[in-house]
Amino acid sequence: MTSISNTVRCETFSFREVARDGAARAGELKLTHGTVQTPIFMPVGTVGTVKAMRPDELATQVEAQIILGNTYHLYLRPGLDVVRAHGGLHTMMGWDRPILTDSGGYQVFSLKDLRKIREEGVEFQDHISGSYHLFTPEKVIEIQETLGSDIMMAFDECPPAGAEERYMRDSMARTTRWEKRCLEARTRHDCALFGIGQGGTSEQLRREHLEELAPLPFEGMAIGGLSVGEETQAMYDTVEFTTPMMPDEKPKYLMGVGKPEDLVECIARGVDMFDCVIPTRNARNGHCFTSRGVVVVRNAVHKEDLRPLDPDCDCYTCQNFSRSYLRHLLKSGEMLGPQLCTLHNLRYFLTLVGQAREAIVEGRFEAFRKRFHTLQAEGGS
Ligand SMILES: CNc1nc2cc(C(N)=O)ccc2[nH]1
Ligand SMILES: [Zn+2]
Repeated sequence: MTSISNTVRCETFSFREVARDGAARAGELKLTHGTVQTPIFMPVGTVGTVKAMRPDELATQVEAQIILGNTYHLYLRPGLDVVRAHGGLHTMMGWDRPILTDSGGYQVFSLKDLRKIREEGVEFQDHISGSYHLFTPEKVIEIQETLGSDIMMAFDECPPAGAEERYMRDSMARTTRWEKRCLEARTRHDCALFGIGQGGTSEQLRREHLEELAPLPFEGMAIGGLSVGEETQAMYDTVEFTTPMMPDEKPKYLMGVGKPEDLVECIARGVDMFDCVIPTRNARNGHCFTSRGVVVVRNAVHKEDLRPLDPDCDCYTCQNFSRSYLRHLLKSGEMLGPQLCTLHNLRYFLTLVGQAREAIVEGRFEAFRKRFHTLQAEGGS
């Protein structure tokens, strides 16, 4: 029995599991702006652009299926009036496929001393103009509906790593009250809303929080509170005992994760959706991910290396340019350097999750997982 009086649900949303191989699963997620095959990686487009990528090439060359937009950043700049004048974020940024927007909670909580938490919401001084704002569950739902999000995230607190149990319990209880207010505040029938479970790396706290959230009418459920500095194995262990506590009929989204090996290991533990700034942020410094490990292409060792970044990659960068040329572009501060490395990294992440999906459907995920780690260990020679 849910304690939510608002009957608004997303009528353009559906999710179905297509195949399962151990705890890994392949699914199909239908949203307002299109269909997404899971497991899926979502490139991060913080202020209405996936940095250094044209949206047409993000669709045709990377074959990204869904991207992430940050509510906090878009609310401050360009602001809701500008987004509204364009008819929403999709039109403004030229992206007609699905967009997931986060609630701004994580960004606001990282403002540390520039924010005050109250039952009502979080008061903060923005890092751009210094002006004061108040984010409440109602406000962040209004913002995300104005953006025209396909998937909205509930307003939650992501407690700092290593927080005391007393603090965690109080924070989780307030987050539950905030997430229920998000459900009560929704007005659009074409924007899905995902809940977010907290609890750090504690199995007991994770169970308690999900017992409260799982019965609520969210279309999906996320694991929050991870990738905040905890040991990688602690993150994997937390995912392993948490995914079975989440509603199996809904998509399971692990926020802020991760590196290629994290994607493979968390797909193996039942995660359907991921987002992370690593492929785009690291690309701008020439830190490239490949099937044979990381290649830091701005390093001198690549000065005369005429090979592509990755022999197994079908992307525009790997099909047309050498490591030597990419290094030259990066060292010269040419814009094309970050552009080509970003395109490659995102294509690599999307290809990786696509191959994982195929392996799950064909019942050979364990072999895929072993081969992935073997090739990574070979190193980015
Ligand atoms: C990069 N790590 C990361 N952890 C996150 C946790 C949350 C959350 N809401 O707990 C959101 C975004 C996150 N990004
Ligand atoms: Zn490539």
